[in-house]
Amino acid sequence: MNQSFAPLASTTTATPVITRVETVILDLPTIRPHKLSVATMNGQVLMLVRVHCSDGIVGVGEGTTIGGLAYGGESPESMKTNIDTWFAPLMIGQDATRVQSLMARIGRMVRENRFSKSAVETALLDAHGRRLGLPVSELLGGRRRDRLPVAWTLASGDTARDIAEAERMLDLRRHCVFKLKIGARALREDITHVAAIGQALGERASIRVDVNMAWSEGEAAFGMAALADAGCLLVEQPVASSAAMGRLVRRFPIALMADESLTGPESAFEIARVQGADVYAVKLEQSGGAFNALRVAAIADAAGIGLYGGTMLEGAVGTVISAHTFSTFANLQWGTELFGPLLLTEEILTEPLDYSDFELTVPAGPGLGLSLDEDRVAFFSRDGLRKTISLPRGVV
Ligand SMILES: O=C(O)C[C@H]1C=CC(=O)O1
Ligand SMILES: [Mn+2]
Repeated sequence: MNQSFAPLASTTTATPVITRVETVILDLPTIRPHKLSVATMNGQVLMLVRVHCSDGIVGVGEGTTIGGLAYGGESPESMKTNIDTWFAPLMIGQDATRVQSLMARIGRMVRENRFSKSAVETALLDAHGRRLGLPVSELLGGRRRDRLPVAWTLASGDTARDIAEAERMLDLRRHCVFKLKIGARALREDITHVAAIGQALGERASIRVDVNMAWSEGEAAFGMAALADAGCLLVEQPVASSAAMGRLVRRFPIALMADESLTGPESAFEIARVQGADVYAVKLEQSGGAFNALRVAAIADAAGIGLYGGTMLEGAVGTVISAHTFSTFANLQWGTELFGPLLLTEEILTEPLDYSDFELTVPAGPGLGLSLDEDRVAFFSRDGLRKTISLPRGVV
């Protein structure tokens, strides 16, 4: 046979497929109790998912909630179970390079479970970014900024302690925007608390509040007028009902932000349709992942609604996928609150994130641009070493 027509050895590389999906739960302490109207957090529980691919690449994602089931219908434990039992079989053997197609496949077979979907999508994006040598921000349309302003939440439950904490943050140049958690106490007490903090910090800081839906509409009307007088610029989700939000918006000289009522593109469209908010707190997990968060932002832009980069108090992985996503937003008028890792006492990265000069640097490396400290992850995993060594002898 003429050598030039001999069949060539195949030079096409096989399409990488998903070979394994692995989940782990980490229990991490917080620097202090974090008091919201819905729950007091004494620690944080992270669910990490690792997606292993046939080309040797592994991507990581995170699913985290606030106060277990206090904030929504998913918990880290339910995410682990659902990913292990229902997501993984839909993913194994599938093309790892087609992230959106694979998420659509999961979407057809899995209803709801937005947090779990966000975690899995993050891991797929991390893996694909590593494969291509590109940061995830570039897979999401391209970053517009490398640094993001980061607000801090004052939620110790004690006015003097909150003021001292804010002073420390200002001295460190870590945060100059403070979100105060209110709604657990009587309304008048809350207003006194906000006014005292506003007065102590003066022009050096700006303050906003998050009521986490604790008020009735009547309380909100009184509260928003009083908060505006106290120099507060923005109130986040004072009431649960979207109809009440719509009646409260623009009645007072204070911006109204939707948080809990914003659960993805459909709700973003509906709130925009009824003009029910001035600002959207976009959270990746609440939205069902980065691509959905981009859709929420596009709806806000089209409707003239401002944008704020929210957090579910995630650890480093959930925080950084949010940072990549927010870095691509055309508008981010209200900055972000991506401080989650700073609320934890323990570092799980080999290289900590850069928080400096009131901002967070969006990592520049491939994928999420992070590397987990595997020994520490193993140590803090629910059945890991820490549990074993912290138990008194003889106690099982
Ligand atoms: O916004 C929320 O409701 C949840 C979260 C964000 C910051 C914080 O302290 O709690
Ligand atoms: Mn909120």
